[in-house]
Amino acid sequence: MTVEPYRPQPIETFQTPEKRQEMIRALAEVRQQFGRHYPLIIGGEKVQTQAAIPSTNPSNPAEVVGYAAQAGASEADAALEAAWRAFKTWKDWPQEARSRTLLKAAHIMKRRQRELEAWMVYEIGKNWTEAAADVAEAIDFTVYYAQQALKYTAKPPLVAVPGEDNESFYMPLGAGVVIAPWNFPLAILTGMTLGPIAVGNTVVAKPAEDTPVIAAKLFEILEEAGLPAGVANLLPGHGSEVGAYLVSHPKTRFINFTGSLEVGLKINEEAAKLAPGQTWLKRVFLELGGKDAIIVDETADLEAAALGIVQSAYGFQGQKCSACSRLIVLERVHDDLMEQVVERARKLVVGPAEENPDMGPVASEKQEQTVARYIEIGKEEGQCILGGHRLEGSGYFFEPTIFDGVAPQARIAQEEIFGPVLSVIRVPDFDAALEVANGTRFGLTGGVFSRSRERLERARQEFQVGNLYFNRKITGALVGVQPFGGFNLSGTNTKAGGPDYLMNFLHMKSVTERF
Ligand SMILES: NC(=O)c1ccc[n+]([C@@H]2O[C@H](COP(=O)([O-])OP(=O)(O)OC[C@H]3O[C@@H](n4cnc5c(N)ncnc54)[C@H](O)[C@@H]3O)[C@@H](O)[C@H]2O)c1
Ligand SMILES: N[C@@H](CCC=O)C(=O)O
Repeated sequence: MTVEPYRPQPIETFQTPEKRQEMIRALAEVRQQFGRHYPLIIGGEKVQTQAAIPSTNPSNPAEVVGYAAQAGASEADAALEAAWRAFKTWKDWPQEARSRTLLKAAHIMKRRQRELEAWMVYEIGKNWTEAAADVAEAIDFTVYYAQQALKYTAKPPLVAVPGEDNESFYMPLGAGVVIAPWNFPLAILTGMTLGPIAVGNTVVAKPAEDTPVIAAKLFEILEEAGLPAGVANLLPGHGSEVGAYLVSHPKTRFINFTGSLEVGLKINEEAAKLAPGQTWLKRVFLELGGKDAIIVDETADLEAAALGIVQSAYGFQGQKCSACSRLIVLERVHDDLMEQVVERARKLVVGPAEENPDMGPVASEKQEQTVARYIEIGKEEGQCILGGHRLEGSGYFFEPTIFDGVAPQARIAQEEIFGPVLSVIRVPDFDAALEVANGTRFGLTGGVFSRSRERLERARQEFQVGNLYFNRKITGALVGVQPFGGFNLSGTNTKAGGPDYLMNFLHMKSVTERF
C-alpha cells in the first residue's frame, strides 16, 4: 500500500474571488435541497420512522434545513445487533483494506468539501472559514487514523525466556457507541466514529439533535467509500432517550462521548452499572467542557495577545470547548491590553452565517437562552465594557461581550457559558495568574502571552490543562500536531488526533506456548 505522509489539510479562508464563487455556488445548491428527510442507517438499510427531528437554520430558525428520522429503543437494539454482526467480519479484514476504505472516504470528503461546508453554514451557523476548518479536520482525522491504524499490525517486542514462545497482539474491542456534540458536527463525529472503526471495531453513532443532516452526509460518504453494511450505523434521536438507552445497553462495549460535563457525568455513572447479561466492563471515553484561560503578563506583545484573545473568544461565537472565556491579565498591562481587545472585538461583524460574517448566530434557542442568562448574571458580577445584548432579528445573534473586573470565583469565571462572552480577571503578578488559571474544575486549553522564558517554562509544568499554547490563540488544534483532550473534569484525556488515540479501542492478547 502506498501512503502519502500525513499533513494537515490547509484551511480555506476564501480570499480569492474563485474560492468565494465556489462557496456561493455550494450554498445555492445546498439551499435547493432544504427540507429533505434523512433516514436512520442500520446494517446498511435506510430506516424511516414516524417521528422526525427538524433541523433548523440558526441564522433564520423558520427555515428547516432537513428532517432526520428519530430512533427509539427498538432501533437502538437493531443497530447494536447489526454492529455486532458486522464486527464478525470487519475485525478480520486486513488492516490495509480497512485503512484503504477510510482513505477513500477522505477523498470523497475532499471532493465534496465546499458542499459539506455549506451544510454546516446553514445547519449550525458556522461562517465559511469555521466550516472549512471543520471539514479539513474531518479529512485529517480520517487520513491520520487510517495511517495510524497500520502500526498496530506490528506485534510489541517482548522479552524472550527459555523454553517458551511468547507473543502479544492487538485486537479490536467490538461494537461501541459514539455520542457527538453539535459544535464540530462533522469533525468530531467523524473522528470519534472512524478512529475505532479504523482498527476493526464497529459503531452505532448518535449525532446531536441540532446537526443530524451533516451526520447523514458523512454516512453517504462512508457508503460510497464501500464501508461494509453495519460497520457504522446512524441513529439520530434524543440524547436523554436513545442516547441514554445506548449507554446502559448490555451490548455496548465502549462509549466514545464528546459533550458537556453534565451529560458526561451521567454517562460515566450509568456506564459503570452492570446491565443484566453484560459480560464486560464498558470502556468510557469522555471529552467534556472547558473554562479556558489566557494569561497576559507585562512582558507580552500586547498586539499579538489582543489578536489571539479575540480569535479564541469569538471564533464560532465562542462555542468551542477550547474557547477563551477567561482573560487573566496582570494589573500593569490591563488598561493597554483591554483597549486593544475592545477595539478589535468591537469591529467584529455579526450576521447570518451564509454572508460569511466574523460571527454568526449561536446554535439554537437553547444556546440563546443560556447565553442571555449568563449575560444577565455577568451584569451582576462584573462591569460590562462591550456588548451585553442579543441583536434584533429572528436569528440567534449576540454582540461580542466582555465583562471586566470579574472575581475568580464568580459564576461567569467558573461555569462554561459556551457563547461569545469573555470574563476579565485582574491579578497582581504571575503567581496569582497561574493560581487563578488553575482555579476551576476544568483543564482543557490554556494560553500564556509572555516574553519571559522563565514564566513560559513554569507554565509548561504548572498550568493544568491538556492543551497549552504560548503566544498564539488557544483554539484550532490540528490533528497529528496537537493531540487534543483535557485534564480534570474536562475529560479522560483521550487525545483525539494523537498517536496513542487508537489504543483506546484495542486490547492486547498475550499467548504463551511451552515447548
Ligand atoms: N472536550 C472536547 O473535545 C469537546 C469538544 C466539543 C464539545 N465539547 C463540549 O460539548 C458541549 C457542547 O455540546 P452539546 O451541547 O452537544 O453537549 P451535550 O452534552 O448537551 O450533548 C452531547 C451529546 O450527548 C447527547 N446526550 C444528551 N443527554 C444524554 C444522555 N443522558 N445520555 C446519553 N447521551 C446524551 C446529546 O444528544 C448529544 O448528542 C460543551 O460543554 C463543550 O465544551 C467538548
Ligand atoms: N479541537 C477544537 C475544539 C473542539 C471543541 O469544541 C480546538 O482545538 O479548537
